[in-house]
Amino acid sequence: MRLRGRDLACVRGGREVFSGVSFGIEAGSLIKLRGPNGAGKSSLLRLVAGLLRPSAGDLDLDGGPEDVPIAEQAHYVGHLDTLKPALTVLENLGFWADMLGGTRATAGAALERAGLAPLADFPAGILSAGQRRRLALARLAAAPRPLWLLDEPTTAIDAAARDRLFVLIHDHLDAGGLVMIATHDDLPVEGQTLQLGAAPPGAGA
Ligand SMILES: Nc1ncnc2c1ncn2[C@@H]1O[C@H](COP(=O)(O)OP(=O)(O)OP(=O)(O)O)[C@@H](O)[C@H]1O
Repeated sequence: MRLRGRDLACVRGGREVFSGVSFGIEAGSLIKLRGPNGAGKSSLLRLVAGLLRPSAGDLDLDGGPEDVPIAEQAHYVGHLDTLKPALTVLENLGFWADMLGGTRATAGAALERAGLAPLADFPAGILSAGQRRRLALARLAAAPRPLWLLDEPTTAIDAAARDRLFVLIHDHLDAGGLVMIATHDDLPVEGQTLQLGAAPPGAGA
């Protein structure tokens, strides 16, 4: 499987955010999106997730089912944790598993992997910011999808949750998955870097 972006441009609010962006990711590899605030990292992820249209360029995901759009082969975890506060933690994840092609069993296993099993029967509305983020990230394991699009996934989570996330990411890559991560953080995972906007002085690739 291979994801390719060619000469992509993005316009938001009538202003060009980026243009001429090209990249390629093979199965089992990861790309880190870097750049200053406002450079367009989130916009690029939303564009790949099918939530925004490119104003130029094209995107292809080769090697999967031909008639399934990229959005339906991807998990997108953005800044907003789209949880239903009145449903329990497990019901929320079960809802997402149903939507994304998983099962109640995969939702339960994903909750365990996220370390959230003790909170399974609590209403999601009482979760802390880090717990909400962990529940949003648990969707990654609740249904199998080859392409993961992660926007600042380490925001608000503690060291243990961060370790769990990187075990999940490594397992996904070992299984031939593809990952795009927008981050300002130093991540404990190998990958190429796609720089949007200006790199800080002295920064390597
Ligand atoms: N809904 C919107 N309407 C219009 N412009 C927007 C919208 N959302 C973002 N933008 C603009 O698009 C540009 C890129 O924003 P984006 O969130 O993609 O940047 P980013 O690199 O992810 O930034 P950060 O590091 O702060 O998360 C910014 O100038 C922002 O103001």
